[in-house]
Parts: sequence; structure tokens; C-alpha cells
Amino acid sequence: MTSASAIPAPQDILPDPDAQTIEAALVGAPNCGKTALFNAMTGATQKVGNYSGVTVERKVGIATTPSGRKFSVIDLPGTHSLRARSPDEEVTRDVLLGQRPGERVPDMLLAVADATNLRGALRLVNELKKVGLPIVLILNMIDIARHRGLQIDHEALSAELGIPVIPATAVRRGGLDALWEVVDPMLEAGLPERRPSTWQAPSSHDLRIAMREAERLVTAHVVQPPAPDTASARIDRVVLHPVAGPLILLGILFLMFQAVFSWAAPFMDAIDAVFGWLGALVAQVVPAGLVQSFLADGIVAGIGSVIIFLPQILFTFLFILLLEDFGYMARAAFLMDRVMGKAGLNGRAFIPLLSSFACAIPGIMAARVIDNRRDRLTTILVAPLMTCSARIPVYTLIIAAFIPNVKVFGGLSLQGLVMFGLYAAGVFSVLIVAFVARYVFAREERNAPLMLDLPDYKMPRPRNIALGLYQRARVFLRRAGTVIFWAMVVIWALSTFPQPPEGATQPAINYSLAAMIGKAVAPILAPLGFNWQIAVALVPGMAAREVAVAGLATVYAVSGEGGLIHTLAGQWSLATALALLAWYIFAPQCISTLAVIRREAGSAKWMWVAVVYMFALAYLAAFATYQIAAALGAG
Ligand SMILES: Nc1nc2c(ncn2[C@@H]2O[C@H](COP(=O)(O)OP(=O)(O)OP(=O)(O)O)[C@@H](O)[C@H]2O)c(=O)[nH]1
Ligand SMILES: [Mg+2]
Repeated sequence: MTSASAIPAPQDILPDPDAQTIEAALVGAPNCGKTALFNAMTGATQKVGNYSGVTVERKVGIATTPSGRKFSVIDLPGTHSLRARSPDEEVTRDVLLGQRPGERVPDMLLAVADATNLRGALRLVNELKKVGLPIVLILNMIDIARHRGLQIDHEALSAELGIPVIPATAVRRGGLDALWEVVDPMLEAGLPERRPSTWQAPSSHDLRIAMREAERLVTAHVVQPPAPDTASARIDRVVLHPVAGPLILLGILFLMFQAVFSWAAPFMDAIDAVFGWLGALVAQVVPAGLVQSFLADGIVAGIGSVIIFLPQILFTFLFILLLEDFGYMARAAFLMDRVMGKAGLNGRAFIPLLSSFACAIPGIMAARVIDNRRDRLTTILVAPLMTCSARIPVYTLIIAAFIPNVKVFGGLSLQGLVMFGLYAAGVFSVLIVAFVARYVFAREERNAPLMLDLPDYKMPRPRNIALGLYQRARVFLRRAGTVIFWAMVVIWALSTFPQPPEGATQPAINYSLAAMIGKAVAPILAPLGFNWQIAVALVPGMAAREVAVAGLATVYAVSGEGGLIHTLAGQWSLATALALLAWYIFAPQCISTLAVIRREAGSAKWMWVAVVYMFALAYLAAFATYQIAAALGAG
């Protein structure tokens, strides 16, 4: 039998316009492995993660059965019931009930259960049966269930439910063989006509009856192992401990930044050497003049100054992805729940905020899992304050130039410590702003604690990690090749033209348009300790945060200074550097994020609220930092 997962299929494509194509929808609780199944069936590479709420949109792919039959598979956000409470659950409900305009109802349902936790899945199946579509129940993660000694009589379950029940392991080669053996003949024979839906939103009474029925099925057909004391439970007794837990969380993050700083350094040096060599090569091969300046100062210096931070970004995400896949991040959510509740943040805001470490855009989209509109809005507005990966270049550059590379407190890297502090400042400001928003929105204090599904710990899968890193690297390099490249071209041109007059005495850039613009904006930024060169970098830096780094590299390279880090260390005071760090904690310097806020919040008003409050905080923070640092003698 050929493995269907070996057949690549384009992702995110629309269903085949040929109405003959069968459409099967994956439905199940959050974190039961729907996306892992989707990827295995279609060869797609959608994000999976060991926590709930990874998928918030409908995705379509084409699966090919071993006998070569093709059908569409729809991956949906996880849901416990069709009685949808949040925008992501509504997607699932609307797809199944045919309430999405222009989309037909799927032809069959692939109900997915986490085999180690059948009760909820059986309750959902009870509801799904009323939709009137043919159902196949997939008992996914059967590998874990077997490992734990759970015995599930899937044949008896199938007889009693009246639908096929098939064990599967989405993440193993051959893990879908049993599924294909059932689905292939089903497709061959043709699916039965859809019966009219009799689904109605269940009342709490209905839910209780369905729950009892699920309970009965589990008792009848599942043999639980005698010792329920699993490794997960043992680990959780330590990491969820009320005192030890938060300390362990802090310790892990702390060590992470220490490691990132020391491990990334040699790779960054290597990239620096390559770009230094490229710059020298350009200077040698291309005759001195405008073309040489464009290539060496604009392209090589500008792009190189950003690409050098790739190792830092990859190491940071190596840690985050490992913790996610291991199942620790869901515990972190549990530990942070009380603090977040005090700040008035919805417990489900944790994952959106966690995603914002990569980039605020997926973070803001992940806020769709939050049902209460005001809570969702608060999360959308604070997500951009989390330290996204585009800030890493800015932070690292300034740290490298101004924070000595020394060990303190018996072996801790001071630079790693400052980076940790900047991340902590981001998290802290999220909590403060959310707290204030609670009064602005007149929201009540959150009373219900977070209903968390704590997933079992799993060994991180190298494939998931590699995929995650590859995607981060691709996003980062693509930005370097597009937004940053074009910003560089503009900044170089502005810093080069008009050319200095005959007999000019100052550096050429002082006669350029960039200097004129920078000097016009500079008075507004002077109280923050920013000079006109910073102003030149910050204005196009609205496009994306890293552009400011590339901008500084070009501005100073065109002025004829070599080595950005050295130049900055020589030209700025410590107070200026600290003020710029403070500015970047808050400033909304990313057009794409603002566009997504507008889309997800549903009006331009909230985008402007974000722009105004973030600029105001950035200005205040930079002002206070500069004035205090200068007063202390760092000016
Ligand atoms: N051991 C094992 N792990 C699995 C299996 N299927 C999925 N996983 C892991 O379980 C976790 C959750 O998988 P996802 O596919 O993201 O779950 P999902 O149902 O799409 O979750 P949401 O999108 O949040 O609803 C990931 O860490 C997967 O690698 C399986 O059959 N066996
Ligand atoms: Mg998913």
C-alpha cells in the first residue's frame, strides 16, 4: 500500500470546482489532532501544536486514497459542541450546517477523538449525528492510548453508535492505514444521500443527558489501566505547584535568553563576516561612484544588518517550539491564568499573546478563540505590545552597542539579562494596559476561571520543530527581500540625493533629502534624545520594525562610518540608546499589524485607538527614560 502522506498537495486551495469531488470535514475537540490528520491526509504543512486553539480558520486540501481516489478534506477549528461560543467555533458550526454563503455543506464528517479522552468526543458525535451527514469516528492518538494501557473495543463502539470507528495515529507513517481501508470502499460505493438536519442548539438538560450517555459508552467499551498515575500527572505535580510552578516558568524563560545570546553569537559573527566580505568585494569590483554606494551602502549594509539577526530569531523559536510541542505552554497558560485574570484578561488570551512572540498578526487572529467581544478587543489591542521577532534586531543591535558583554552575578550574561528584561517589560505592559482597559470598557472582573484542557506531555517531534523554524526563517528572509529591500532603496536614495555641491566640506549625507526630513522631524524627537539620523530611520521604520536597523546601517554607511555597532557606540549616549529601547517596547511601527487590527476588530476606530495609545506610551516611556538616564549622568 502506498502511503498517501507522500503525495504532495497544494494547501489553502479552493475545493475542486468539479462538484463530483467529495468533501469531508474534520470535526473534533481542540487539540485532538485534526490538523495533524489533515496534514497526513493531504501532505499539507499547517501548524499543529500541543495546545488548544491552534487552528482558527477553515483550510481545504486534497487527499488521495491508496487506490488513487481524490477527495477534499476541510480542517476546522476545534469545538466541544456545535453550540458555538466564539468566532472560531462559529466557523465550524457554520460549515457543518451550510450557513456559510457560497459554500456547500460537506458530504461527510470525519469526527476526530483523542483516544485518551473519549468522553467529550462521544458527546460531540451524539450532536453531529443530528446534522444528517455520514460520519466516520477516528480514534486518533491511539499510540498514546495503547502506551498507557487503555483498551478500547472500537468494534463494539462502532456497532453501538452505528458508524465506523477507526483507530489512527496521525503522526506515524502508516498510522492512517485502517482509515483508508474504510474510507476507500465508502467513496467507491458512493456516499448515502444527506438526511435533513435535525440539529438544534442543545439545552443544558440535553447536554447532561448526552454526557451521561457518553459516560455509559466509555464504561462499557473502554478498559482503563489500573494505575492512572501517568508521567504527565507526576510532572504536573511539580510544574503546576503554586510556588514552584511560577519559579520554574521564570527560570525556563530566563535560561532561554541566556542560551539564545551565547549560542547565536558565533553564527551572527559568521553572517557578519560574509556580508563584510561582500561589501569589500563590491568595493573592489565596482568602480567608486553611485553604483558602488548603492550596492555597498544600500543593499549589502542595509540587508546584511537585518539578516544577521536570523540566528537569534531561530534560537528563540527553537525554545518556544520545543516548549509548545512538549505541552509545557498549556501549563504556562494555567500558571499565568490568575495574573491574567487580575489584569482582566480572558484566560483564552494566553495563546494569542504567546503567538505574538512570533508576530502580532497571527496573535491577533488567534484572538478569535475568545467569545466575549470586549475581552477579544482588549486582547487584540494589547497583542502588539508583546515582543515580536521583528523587535529582536532592534534590541540586539542596541544591546550589542551599549551593554558590555560581561558576566554578572557569577556567570549570567548581562546582555541576556537585558533582553530578558525587555521581554518582561512587554509582558508587564500588556498586563497594565489590559488592566486600564478594564475600566475604559467597564468590564467586570473575570469570575469564571479558565477551562483548560491540559494536554499530556509528548516528546517534541523533530519534524514539527523543523517545520516551525523553517517557516519563521522563510517569513523573516522574505521580509528582508521585499519590504526591507524596498525601504533600503528609498532610504539610500534619500540619503544620497541631492549630491553635495562643489567644494562641500561636510559629509555628503548632510546635504541630502534624508537630512532635511530628519532635521525637520528631529525637534519633536529631541526631548527623547533622538538625533536626526534616528529620525531618518524611524520614519520609514513605520513599514516594519527591522527597517529602522537597516535604515541606521545605510544612513551611517553613507556618512562614511564603518561598522554599525561601533558607530552607534561612538555617536549615541547611553541615555539615547536606552530611550530608543523604551520607544520600541511600545511604538506601533508595523503597518501590517495595524491593518490586521482594523480587520479583526471590525472598524478603523480600534486601529486608531491602537496607534494613538501606543505612540503616546512610546513617547512617554522614551522621554522618561532619556531624562532620567541623562539626569543620572548617562546623557
Ligand atoms: N503521539 C501522537 N501525537 C499526536 C497525534 N496526532 C496529533 N498529535 C499531536 O497532538 C498535538 C495537537 O495536534 P493538532 O493537530 O494541532 O490538534 P488540532 O485538533 O488541530 O488542534 P486545534 O487546531 O487547536 O483544534 C500536536 O502536538 C500533534 O503533534 C497522534 O496520533 N499521536
Ligand atoms: Mg488544528
